[in-house]
Amino acid sequence: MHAMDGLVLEDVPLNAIADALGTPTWVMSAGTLRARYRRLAAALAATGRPVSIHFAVKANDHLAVLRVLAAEGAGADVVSGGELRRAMMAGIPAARIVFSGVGKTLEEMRCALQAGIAQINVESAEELELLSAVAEAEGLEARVALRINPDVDAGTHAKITTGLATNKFGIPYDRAVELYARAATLPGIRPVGLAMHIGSQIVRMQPYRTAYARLADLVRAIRARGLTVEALDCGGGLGISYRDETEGAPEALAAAIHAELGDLGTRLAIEPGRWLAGPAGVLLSTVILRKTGYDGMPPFLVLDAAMNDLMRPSLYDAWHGIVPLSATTATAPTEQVHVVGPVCESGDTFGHDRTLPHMDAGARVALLDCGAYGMVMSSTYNARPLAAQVMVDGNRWSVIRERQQPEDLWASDRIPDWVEATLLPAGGGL
Ligand SMILES: Cc1ncc(COP(=O)(O)O)c(C=O)c1O
Ligand SMILES: N[C@@H](CCCC[NH3+])C(=O)O
Repeated sequence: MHAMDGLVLEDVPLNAIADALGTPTWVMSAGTLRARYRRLAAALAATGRPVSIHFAVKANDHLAVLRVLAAEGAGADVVSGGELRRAMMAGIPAARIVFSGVGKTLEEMRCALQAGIAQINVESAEELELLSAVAEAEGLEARVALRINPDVDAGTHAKITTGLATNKFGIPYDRAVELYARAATLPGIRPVGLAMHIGSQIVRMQPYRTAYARLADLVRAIRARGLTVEALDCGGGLGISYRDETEGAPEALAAAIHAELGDLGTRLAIEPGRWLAGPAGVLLSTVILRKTGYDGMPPFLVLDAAMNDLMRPSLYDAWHGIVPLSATTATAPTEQVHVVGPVCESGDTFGHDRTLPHMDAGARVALLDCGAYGMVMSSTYNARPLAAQVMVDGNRWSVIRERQQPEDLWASDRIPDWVEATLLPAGGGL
């Protein structure tokens, strides 16, 4: 690729996409998704025991993304009826879908049972009773794994930790054996195993090891009661390198699973989201203007992307790399800037005190590692239409979601007839 083309994703110059579609625009790389899936699958296979991969659909639920992963053989971990339908529409067989989540509605339970999915991960005693009633009423059997909360600190951001006793997720560890025994007596329920997910963006293996060792103890305690444990779902959470972290190595995760759980004779599964999809996506944006800071303070680069598009920095103070698209800009002298969006919140900031090549209005940037928990967490806050989405594969690219039109924003609004109002034609041309 010629240097004048600037930043490329696979073989596609990102400026060509921005020229054609404008910004903000998400771009996903199918090749990266495939390569990461294959590396993970190979690491798991190398342990000699099969471990199935259920992609956590919450990380990126786009049908094209799911389709690429389905073609690689991925199953799915879903947390809502909507995700279940997306996964099935993308061709992921029901037999490779598990349903997690702390509050499944009765309707969602019914749909999951009727679809015949592999397993429902139950997160509370209350949910177990509800599921039993639904399954009995439907004349179906629910294959259930109890999601255990091991009370282990995953060492990640507090808002994405899920395996502490103070978190809402999972069944308290010391109640698990009793509840498993109860599950075995309930109509419509077949307890098949245990599940665990301690958090997200985990880059150290020790929390996994500790949690899996606790899981193994539970398997032994349940079996000592004469009950069967056939399946273990080891959760997701493997982290990536957003800044200077060393990303979680699939080989190390595979070794942890193998060492702690490999000799229990169960089926094994994991539910990764971020590790597969995160590095496969970028968000393209244009500098609207460069605003001078207070005396001596860094200027603000105001982008046309905002927290409504990529929420992670404002929600978790998350770091995303920011790089210029143009090769010429990339070589300009550097300076310190604050990179912000135009939304009316101080939290609408992508980076404080970033050292970047000098950029003026019209310059384009890519926000990196946005393939997981990016587009899926977008909103239309400040009446900002959802951005367009593109997939690249080798040297081809296609729009996989049209940019939302301003009219779509109010298309479902209804004004009650008891509110006196005459709607005026909205100004066009936006
Ligand atoms: C139950 C469950 N499984 C899997 C995942 C996927 O996590 P990650 O994207 O960190 O791999 C999550 C999200 O944290 C989750 O809640
Ligand atoms: N949305 C979070 C991860 C939450 C994972 C879901 N349990 C993030 O962007 O990092």
